[in-house]
Amino acid sequence: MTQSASPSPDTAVVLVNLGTPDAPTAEAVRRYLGEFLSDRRVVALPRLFWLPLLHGIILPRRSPKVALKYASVWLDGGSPLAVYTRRLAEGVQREMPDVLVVDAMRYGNPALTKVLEDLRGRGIRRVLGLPLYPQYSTTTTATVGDVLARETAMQVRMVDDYHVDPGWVAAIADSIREHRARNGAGDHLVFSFHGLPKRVIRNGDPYQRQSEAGAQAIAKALELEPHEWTISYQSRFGAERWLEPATTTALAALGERGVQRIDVVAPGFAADCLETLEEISMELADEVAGRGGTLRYIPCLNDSPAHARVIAGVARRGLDAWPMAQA
Ligand SMILES: C=CC1=C(C)c2cc3[nH]c(cc4nc(cc5[nH]c(cc1n2)c(C)c5CCC(=O)O)C(CCC(=O)O)=C4C)c(C)c3C=C
Ligand SMILES: [Fe+2]
Ligand SMILES: [Fe+2]
Repeated sequence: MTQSASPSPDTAVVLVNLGTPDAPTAEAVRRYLGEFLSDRRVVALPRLFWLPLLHGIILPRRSPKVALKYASVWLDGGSPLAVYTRRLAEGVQREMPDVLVVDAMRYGNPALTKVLEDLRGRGIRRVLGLPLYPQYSTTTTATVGDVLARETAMQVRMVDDYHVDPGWVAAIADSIREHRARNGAGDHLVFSFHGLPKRVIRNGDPYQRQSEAGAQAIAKALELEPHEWTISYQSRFGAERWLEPATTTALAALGERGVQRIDVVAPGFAADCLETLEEISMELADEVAGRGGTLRYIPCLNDSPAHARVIAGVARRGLDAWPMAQA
């Protein structure tokens, strides 16, 4: 949670991110992944099959390995996802002094349920939930809605997505321009989004369509030609078929075409985290280097003032669409 705003506001904006372990240890990773991967919206397998598999085999094997990965990106203030989300909330609070702005995590800490409890105790009457997922997915955004829907003491609304918000598109395009001004333009730009099982999309999830629309809007803002950019999906998990092309496959295909300098941006992530700092900047960068190329990772908007302005704009529109009831 962040600091409080001006004299006791009755409205709060809660920025909600996915969640992350409290420490880069096997035990903390196990606790966090156990909560995250037990959500039926995330893994839809029958409970009687999945929970024993998760707790008996997957968590004991995966947690120590994943803890080492977290250790390789850990910051002084904690997990990057937690640090950037907290600092972003502080930045948005400065942009919106008339409301209280706090951060929360859907899994792990600061737990969304506890944050809501705290807001109730502080006399907050209405809460705007703002999941820090630019694209809507039932596996992410809707899980925040599940918790908010249980709130009965305060009025609650939620922002669904901001996948082509003009301010957001401009901020990502600016971050790519800055990267190119500093490092020179790469030969190709890859938009790498977190993947999803294809089944989720077949069942009506708008995530892929929104990811594509966002990438297209950013490419248009940068006046890129179609052959200068690619969209791909990373972080596959489990045995199902996931969205394609996988980022690793897209990078290999570029290598085969002789493309040497590849810029990668991850507009599905509001804040840098294990999936960007370790998977893209380390693992995938090593793969590209092994083929003689270079992968240059363009950081997320994180706690930048530009990002705070974008999120404050999204929150402001959410509140404006919600006229205050007369006392
Ligand atoms: C079936 C499993 C998963 C689905 C579906 C999924 C969707 C999804 N996830 C994000 C954003 C993030 N995921 C992160 C980590 C992460 N994701 C999964 C699995 C699924 N994600 C796992 C098992 C993990 C943990 C790491 C690992 O064990 O490999 C993170 C980073 C968290 C951090 O602490 O840094 C983010 C962010 C989105 C946006 C999404 C659907 C669109
Ligand atoms: Fe994930
Ligand atoms: Fe990963």
